[in-house]
Amino acid sequence: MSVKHAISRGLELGRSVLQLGLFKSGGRFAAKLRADRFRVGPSVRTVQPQAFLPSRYRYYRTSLKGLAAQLQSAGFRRGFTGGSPRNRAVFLAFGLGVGLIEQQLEEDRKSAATCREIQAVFRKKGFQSPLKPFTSGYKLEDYVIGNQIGKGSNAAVYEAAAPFAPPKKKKNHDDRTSPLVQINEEEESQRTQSLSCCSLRNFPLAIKMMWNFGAGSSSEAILKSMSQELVPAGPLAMKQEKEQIILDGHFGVVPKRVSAHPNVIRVFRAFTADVPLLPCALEEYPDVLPARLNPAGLGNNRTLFLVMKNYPGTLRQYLAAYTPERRHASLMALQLLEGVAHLCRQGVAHRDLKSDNVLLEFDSDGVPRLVITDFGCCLAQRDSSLQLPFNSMWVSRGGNASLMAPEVVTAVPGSGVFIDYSKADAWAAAAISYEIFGQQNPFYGAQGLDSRTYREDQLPLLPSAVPADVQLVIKLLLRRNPSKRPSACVAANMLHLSLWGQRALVNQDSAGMKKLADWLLCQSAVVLLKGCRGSSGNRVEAELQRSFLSNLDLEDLRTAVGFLLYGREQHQACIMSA
Ligand SMILES: Nc1ncnc2c1ncn2[C@@H]1O[C@H](COP(=O)(O)OP(=O)(O)OP(=O)(O)O)[C@@H](O)[C@H]1O
Repeated sequence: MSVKHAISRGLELGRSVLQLGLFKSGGRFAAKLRADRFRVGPSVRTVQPQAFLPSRYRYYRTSLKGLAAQLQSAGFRRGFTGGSPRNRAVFLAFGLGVGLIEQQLEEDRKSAATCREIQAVFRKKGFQSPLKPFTSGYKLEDYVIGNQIGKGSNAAVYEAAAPFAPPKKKKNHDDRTSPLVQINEEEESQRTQSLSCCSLRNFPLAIKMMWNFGAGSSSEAILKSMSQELVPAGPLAMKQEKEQIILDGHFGVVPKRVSAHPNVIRVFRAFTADVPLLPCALEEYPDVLPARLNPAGLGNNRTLFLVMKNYPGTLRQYLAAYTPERRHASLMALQLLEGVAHLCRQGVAHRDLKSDNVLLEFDSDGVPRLVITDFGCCLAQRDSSLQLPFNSMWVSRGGNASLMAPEVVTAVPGSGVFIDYSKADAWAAAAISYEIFGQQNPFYGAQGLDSRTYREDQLPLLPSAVPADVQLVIKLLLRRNPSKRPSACVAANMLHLSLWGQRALVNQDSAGMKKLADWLLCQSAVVLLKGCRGSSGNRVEAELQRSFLSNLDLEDLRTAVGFLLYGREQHQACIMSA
């Protein structure tokens, strides 16, 4: 063996210490990592395996360092006490290999620090409410209520206005340019057109009036039985006294609240009041009215009202009339995932995602902004756990059965059984993404797949015009086994990288982490600069980028890179073999 060869073998040996730690010393983890996360053997090598080491397995890396040090000193002792020149070269190179590990660890530390700094900058900026902050509005009489704008199985929603809550000027000119409004306008007369535009301008708020059958008429009982609706409520949504009752724990189960996010509805006010006779009530929902308003009605006298921003329509209504262009569709799928990831981070599972429960408006560039709404079926446990004890068939699994992830719909109640919701909403978001890309939802209709029994190879192919990375994300999210499915956060990171970070993905080699960190810094600078110019603050793309940067997680990002590179390798392999 030549000295040159010996050196390269030594370096190889050094690197394998790292791999040894990952795939051998890591034991169960190594197998799990390969089987669960990537289900790849050889390709892991080419996509920098150390890049996917989750923090809880840092232990292995630490012990690996110790192991490397021991080997190194033993090697050098032997190497310098009488070994042949060839052996000395091997050990010298081995030392260099171990040096590489050190270097990589150092790079990791630097990248993690970069992520933390970026996160801190963007977290400070926070998310701005679309309306001017207002201080009143805790009574129904504070609002002027207009026409009904929607109805579900639990509530009716009305447009509303309040003198104290005008929409923010300038920034909120989205409604004027709304294609959705334009669609309606085409169908209606010129007169209705202007009314439709005026409606959103004159009624910037929406009031959801819950239907109250069994909750009784005391405020406490109502708030208790409808507590999930309060999960997206802001900190000032309820009067201080009511808030206090909730905090004091009089309710038994206190719902948690999610912080504001551009892709999650914000409830500005929540209060109880006597049920009024609103437009269309007697025609549309006579049975749920109290006897005071309809002698045959079965509803209670009082109920819960939720005040939100009035959106021009739902995702379902929009998709019924439009097929969004490719980039917009990718941005829409990403927003759904961002919203779901935000909920997961806060320990909330929506459990009723469907296109009717996603509201839609447009930014000043005409890009659809999606907002997840209707938290009536959500899981929001006080300890933020997404594991629900499933000890009886009376425990609710959630809403819409067609879009229940396999692990939820197939769960069998029993003692010690838990349903894990941590990836269930991401699964539903992937199914809805088919609709966003102009396809039939594969789990709807008489011919549709059943989430209890489908096989992954039965999932319909998306049109070839859909970007390959997006197809990959949807395919991975619809894996039956949740441990083989990326989280919403990882999936969102994949789309972020695909949309804005191609540069960081090219030639991922030993400098991959540095490349990623450099890209993050550039991206932060661009977003900050755009923000300074003031024009892009309320644009969907800017919101998405800020959201990504303010929630940076190195491990999630690395996993996202791994999935993308793996997907590309597979794609390449398919093309070659075809
Ligand atoms: N903030 C809003 N702005 C505009 N329209 C809204 C808003 N909130 C709800 N809507 C409309 O009202 C409909 C019913 O609202 P929502 O889904 O919250 O009611 P629900 O009775 O809880 O529904 P479900 O039957 O899914 O339980 C929505 O599908 C939508 O059309």
